Amino acid sequence: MKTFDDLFAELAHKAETRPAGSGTVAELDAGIHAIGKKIVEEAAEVWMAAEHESDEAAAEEISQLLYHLQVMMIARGLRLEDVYRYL
Ligand SMILES: N=c1c2ncn([C@@H]3O[C@H](COP(=O)(O)OP(=O)(O)OP(=O)(O)O)[C@@H](O)[C@H]3O)c2ncn1[C@@H]1O[C@H](COP(=O)(O)O)[C@@H](O)[C@H]1O
Repeated sequence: MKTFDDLFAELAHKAETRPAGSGTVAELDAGIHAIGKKIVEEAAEVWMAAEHESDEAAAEEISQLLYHLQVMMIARGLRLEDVYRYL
């Protein structure tokens, strides 16, 4: 099963190698403003799923929010350690 750190390594590699068809590359190219909008959208979906939907639906929405947060980290050039130091 993929972990948070595994996904970050995968996304960082995609950002570096820019494979064709990567949604991550497309999202990075869209820029900070567009990524921020995705984060807000996914955060709302997490809230709604947690309040009104199944555990599975809530978990899926949370995974998508984590994904977009990682894309934002990469867009800003932040590493996992930069965030972990505040946990
Ligand atoms: N974990 C994710 C992931 N979570 C969410 N998303 C994206 O976030 C969107 C959220 O889905 P929604 O249905 O909520 O949103 P939507 O409005 O229908 O989607 P859009 O029309 O906005 O694309 C998805 O369409 C994906 O584009 C993800 N995209 C990729 N990954 C993983 O990231 C890795 C790299 O992916 P690629 O860069 O695409 O190769 C792979 O391991 C993927 O599994």
